[in-house]
Amino acid sequence: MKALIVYYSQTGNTQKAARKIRDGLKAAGWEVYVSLLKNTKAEDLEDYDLVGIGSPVWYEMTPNMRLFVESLPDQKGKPAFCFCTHGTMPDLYFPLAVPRLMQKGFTVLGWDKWYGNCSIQIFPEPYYTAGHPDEKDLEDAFAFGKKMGEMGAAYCRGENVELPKSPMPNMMPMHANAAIDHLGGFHNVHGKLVRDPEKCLYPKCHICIDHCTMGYNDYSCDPPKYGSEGNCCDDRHGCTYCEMLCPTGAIHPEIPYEQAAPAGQDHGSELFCMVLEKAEKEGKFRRLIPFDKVGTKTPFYSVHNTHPRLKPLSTKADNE
Ligand SMILES: Cc1cc2nc3c(=O)[nH]c(=O)nc-3n(C[C@H](O)[C@H](O)[C@H](O)COP(=O)(O)O)c2cc1C
Repeated sequence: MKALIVYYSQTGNTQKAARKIRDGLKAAGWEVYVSLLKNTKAEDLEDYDLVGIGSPVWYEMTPNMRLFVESLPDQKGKPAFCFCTHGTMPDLYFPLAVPRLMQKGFTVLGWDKWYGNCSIQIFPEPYYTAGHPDEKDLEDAFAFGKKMGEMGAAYCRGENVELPKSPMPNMMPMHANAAIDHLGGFHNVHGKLVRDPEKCLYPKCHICIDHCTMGYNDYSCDPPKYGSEGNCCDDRHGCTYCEMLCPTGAIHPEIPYEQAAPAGQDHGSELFCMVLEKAEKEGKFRRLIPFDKVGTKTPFYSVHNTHPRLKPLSTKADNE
């Protein structure tokens, strides 16, 4: 029997989880193919008996994954599972993702999540969840994959499989509101991203075209298209991936990060600490970095202060 894992990952956390889930599925006897979201077509799912869908939490599913799921035809009961990695506030992911999968006709066998380090330009570096997912998280991911494999096999044999109840949100409304306020009411504090054609190396470089989460960019047309607005990017989840990957700084925020979120000032640490301390008390979070070592005064952009700030992931080991 064949299983497909489709995932999206920017900084590698979800990729690590996807690979361990793959190993767990293999241990349960499945032949597994792991596919990056951007290389996956809706019709690819037809060739598989079990499907796993994973992404980071960006409030809920990343928008590219959500659009992919929405584009799928009726899956007629095909068994599926979903997973994510997340920073501090993952609580809306499964309550939104699981019903989305069910609406597409999947039989959802289970879901799981793991903490992941968080790389957001204006957030602390190192972040509170630095070090995650660690060995322990990945052992859990393996066990989850094995369990999904065993359940999936039983389901495919026509056996009675006990399905989990739909997840309920566990987010205190004050956290949701505070998160929205913190994100500037869903506007980035640094404004939109813009592209400076003078500094851009296109056509020699096309990294921001190849790796845009939403496939917005095309500089071959006239006028060139950049970002969600065609001439700028107003992504309200805080995705600044193209800015991070750009080797020259041609893509930059309207309001320089230094101005929007000055290093040396504290941005939102009270909320993060409160949420994580609660999770820790409930046994859901393991602190791998002492909170006094968290870079509350050294935002990501100030530590990764040369371009590119980040390199895209290699997917070479996905199907080993
Ligand atoms: C644009 C953006 C939005 C995010 N939103 C959330 C969020 O709402 N809740 C949360 O817990 N983590 C959030 N995170 C943190 C990521 O979910 C976390 O770092 C994840 O492990 C990244 O996975 P990746 O390495 O596979 O890209 C966000 C990260 C980014 C870049």
